Amino acid sequence: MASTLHSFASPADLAGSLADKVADTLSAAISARGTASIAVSGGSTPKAFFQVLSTRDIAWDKVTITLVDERFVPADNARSNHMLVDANLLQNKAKSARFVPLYQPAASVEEAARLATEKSAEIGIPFDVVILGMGGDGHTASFFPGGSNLATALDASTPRGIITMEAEGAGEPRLTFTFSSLQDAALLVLHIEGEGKKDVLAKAEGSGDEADMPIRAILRRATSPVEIYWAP
Ligand SMILES: O=C1O[C@H](COP(=O)(O)O)[C@@H](O)[C@H](O)[C@H]1O
Repeated sequence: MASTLHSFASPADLAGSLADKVADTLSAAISARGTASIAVSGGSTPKAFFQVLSTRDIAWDKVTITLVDERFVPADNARSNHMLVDANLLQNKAKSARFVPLYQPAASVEEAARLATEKSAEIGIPFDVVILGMGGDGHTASFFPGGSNLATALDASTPRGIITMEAEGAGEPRLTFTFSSLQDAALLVLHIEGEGKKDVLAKAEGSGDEADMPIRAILRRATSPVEIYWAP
């Protein structure tokens, strides 16, 4: 499916425009079905966007927010994506949204993935909005190059849900939604910032194996168009 690049003069401009687009999409879903869903990424990039989105006028009590991926650490760990969302998105008007975490206090990451899959199955499918990020190594969600479950995660026939991922560049074991869960969102966004990430994107758009740069799976095989939001 095609992708479209939306370039902005600054991260602040990007945050405002992306927040408007997401707010419109969630509000349209609420008008049509009564509820809406959004899966967001962690990392350093989405903080400003989360802060702006949290101020938008949406019927937040009808919105379910979840994460595209998470570290196998509890919410009080500063490295958790949950903490980032708590501090920046589940604030202001968005305080009344429902949050479905991926981390579960289980004895193993595999058991946590099973429990998270069970809990996230209550969220309607497909997601109304998915916001992906991208690492300098071409990973997105927790689809890491060399990841222990990468082939399964990227296989379009792997059922929707959450699986585990371990990889050298990943730090803690990870929990991640599968490719099949993310690729058909009504609004599928890749949010990246900086010249370095633009270069990584250009490389990913070239030829080469998906396993080397897993973002390629999204760019090449997502059934929804990919809206790329970039600022320097
Ligand atoms: O590990 C992760 O990194 C990516 C990219 O993060 P960034 O700091 O380069 O913005 C992120 O999309 C993913 O959700 C996160 O778990």
